[in-house]
Amino acid sequence: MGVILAAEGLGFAYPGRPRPVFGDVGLDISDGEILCVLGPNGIGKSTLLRCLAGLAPPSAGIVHVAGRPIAELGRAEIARQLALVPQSHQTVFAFPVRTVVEMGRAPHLGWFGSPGPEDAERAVEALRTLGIAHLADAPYTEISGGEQQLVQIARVLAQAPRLMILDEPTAHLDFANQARFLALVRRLARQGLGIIFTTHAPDHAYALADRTLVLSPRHPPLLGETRAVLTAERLSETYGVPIRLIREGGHIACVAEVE
Ligand SMILES: Nc1ncnc2c1ncn2[C@@H]1O[C@H](COP(=O)(O)OP(=O)(O)OP(=O)(O)O)[C@@H](O)[C@H]1O
Repeated sequence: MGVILAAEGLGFAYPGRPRPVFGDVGLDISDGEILCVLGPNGIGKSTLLRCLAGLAPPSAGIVHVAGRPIAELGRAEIARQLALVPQSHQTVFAFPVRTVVEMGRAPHLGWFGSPGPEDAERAVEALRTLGIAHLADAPYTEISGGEQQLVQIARVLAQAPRLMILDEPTAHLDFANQARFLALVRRLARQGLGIIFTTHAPDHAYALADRTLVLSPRHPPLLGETRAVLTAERLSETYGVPIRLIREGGHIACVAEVE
C-alpha cells in the first residue's frame, strides 16, 4: 500500500479576493483508503478538491502525486493516477451514455488513438457496476441529474485511476441509490482504490471514511480518524447548530436539533 497523493501547507485564494478560501491544509491518501472532507456551504471543499486534482494551482503549499509534484506531471499522467468527479457536469452534446463513459479511457490511449473493443467492454462493465447498463444508448442530455452523476462515476471507473476524488457524489441520488453507492465505495476501496469524497451528510463519513478532514470557520483544518474527529461537539461547532449522535448496531446517525 503506497501513498497516492500528499498535500502540504495547501492554501488557495481566488484572484481579486482578499482572503484565502483555506490555508494550511495537509493530507495524504493511500491505496485502499477512504477520506471524507466535511464542512459547511462555501467553506472551500470543492476548491480544495480542484487543487488536489491539479485543476486549480494553489497559492501556497504543494501537492505530490505518486511522489512527484503534480505541476510536473502531464494531464494523461495525472489521469492515470487520479480522477475528479465534480458536483455537476454540464454538457450540451447529446452523446450516448456509453460514449461518455468510454471517454474515461482517453488517458490509456496513445496519441490519436481511438477506443477499441476492450475500451468499449470496460465502459459497459463500469455501467453494469453502477447498475445503469440499461442507459448505455440513452443520450446523456436526456437522463436525470442522479443518473448523470452515476454515469460520471462510471466514466471514472472506466478510467481506472488509483484515486477517485468525488465532490458530493450522493447529492442527487435517491435513498436506495445512496445506500448502493456507499456499498460500492466500500467494495472499490477493498479492491485497492483510494477515495476522497465530500458530503453534507456526516452519517456518510461515519459509514465510510477511515479519516475525515473538517473544514470549519471556527478552527484550522483538522484531519483525523473519523470517529475521533467527528464528535457531537465538533459537528455542532462546525455547523453552528446543536447536533446529537445516535448509535445503533455499529451505525452512527446525526440529528440536528434546530427549533
Ligand atoms: N470562481 C470563483 N471565483 C471567486 N470565488 C469563488 C469561485 N468559486 C468559489 N468561490 C468562493 O470560494 C468559496 C469556497 O467555495 P467552494 O465551492 O469551494 O465551497 P464548498 O465548501 O464546496 O461549498 P458547497 O458545500 O456549498 O458546495 C466560497 O466562498 C465561494 O463563494
